[in-house]
Amino acid sequence: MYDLTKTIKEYLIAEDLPNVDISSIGTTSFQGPEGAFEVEVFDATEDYVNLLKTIFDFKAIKNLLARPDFSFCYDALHGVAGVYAKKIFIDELSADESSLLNCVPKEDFGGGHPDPNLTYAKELVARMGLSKAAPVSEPPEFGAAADGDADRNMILGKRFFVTPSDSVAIIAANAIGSIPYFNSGLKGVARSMPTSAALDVVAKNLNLKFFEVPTGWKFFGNLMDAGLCSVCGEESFGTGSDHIREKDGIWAVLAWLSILAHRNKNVSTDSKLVTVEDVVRQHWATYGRHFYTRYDYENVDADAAKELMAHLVNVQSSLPEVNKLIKQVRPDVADVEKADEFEYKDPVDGSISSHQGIRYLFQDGSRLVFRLSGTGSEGATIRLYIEQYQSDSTKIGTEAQDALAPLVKVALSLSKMQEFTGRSSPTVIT
Ligand SMILES: O=P(O)(O)OC[C@H]1O[C@H](O)[C@H](O)[C@@H](O)[C@@H]1O
Repeated sequence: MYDLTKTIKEYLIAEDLPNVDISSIGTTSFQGPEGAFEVEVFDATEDYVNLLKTIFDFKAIKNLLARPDFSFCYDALHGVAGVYAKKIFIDELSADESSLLNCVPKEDFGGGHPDPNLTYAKELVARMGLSKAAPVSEPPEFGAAADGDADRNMILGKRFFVTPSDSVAIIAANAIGSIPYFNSGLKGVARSMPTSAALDVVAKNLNLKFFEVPTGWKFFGNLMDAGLCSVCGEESFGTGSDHIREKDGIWAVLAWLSILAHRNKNVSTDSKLVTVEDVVRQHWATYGRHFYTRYDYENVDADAAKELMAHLVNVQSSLPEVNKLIKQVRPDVADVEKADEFEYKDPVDGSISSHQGIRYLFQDGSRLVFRLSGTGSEGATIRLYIEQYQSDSTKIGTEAQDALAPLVKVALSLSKMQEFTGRSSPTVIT
């Protein structure tokens, strides 16, 4: 399609055509100055549902949704996903209408910010029992949200948040067996550099091809076009597969429902349902847990952000100095064994992408990553990604905030965040 766009030489605008009612499906024929032509209004949800039916076992998901001990909630945040959600979850999978939140698309997203995370998907977060300010007695077993154009997703269990980094790792680990499309195996898996290394551990254990790419979906696209990758994901709530080579928020939700359906296939309704939280905790017990958080500093003065990044690169030149500094702040944090600026050589077209984020890699597998966002709209957005790996099964239940506190302190001190930006706290924490 892209190649065809490069061959367009001219386009014509037919100004005096009669109006076509785009709210009704059908074909309208016209006689134009260049001859006869037709305008066809079609239902895009139909094609999409037909594609999804070739990927997932709809009957198995329908059985899960019908269980009396299973409940479900989907929040489209007034984005385009609402139309698809009605068709898929209500018409096809017979979920109750009350399962849908904010599923009428609105030009202004109902005044909200259609970003599927714990900060902006407030209503869903409260309904799932994750809001301290608005406790609920019996939240649904499964919750999910989409962004405005439905390509990203957030997965929640009852009073439980699944990090996007864990989500892609868990989908990859469970794909074969749960999702018919993957029954013949996975070609490979990929994550963006700042995404946690949870997927790496799965790839290693299942002996899968693995790729770590810079932030930006095009890098996954190249891998998928070349038949090297089946499942990929990012910390920024994007998850996808080679069924369309794009992020696909509804696909991710169906992938999770498929995993739950598979895990509960032989669990009678008298026994305890295998929940989202069970699936995640079992995953951590098998593969270890990657505690993870992202701090965003939005609308920072662009020069100050550049100076902070230059400072971090400068500091990297002496690892003994870095480690001395770290020990002064938190003696309990492991040593940094490697520090660099991430560079990627695309295995398909050989292109090189440099300066893709500053990394501090610790001996125990922890990581600190600093990047300037490519999508922020005002000033600069500094993203700080903090990750710690824990393979000791007696320690994987620690609260993420507690587990990450030492690394957070190190990151803020190493980067001189407050000194450069004047900010004592981030704008958003995910
Ligand atoms: O972190 P940023 O540079 O703001 O990018 C955030 C996201 O933007 C777009 O959606 C890209 O397709 C993603 O690959 C990226 O993760």
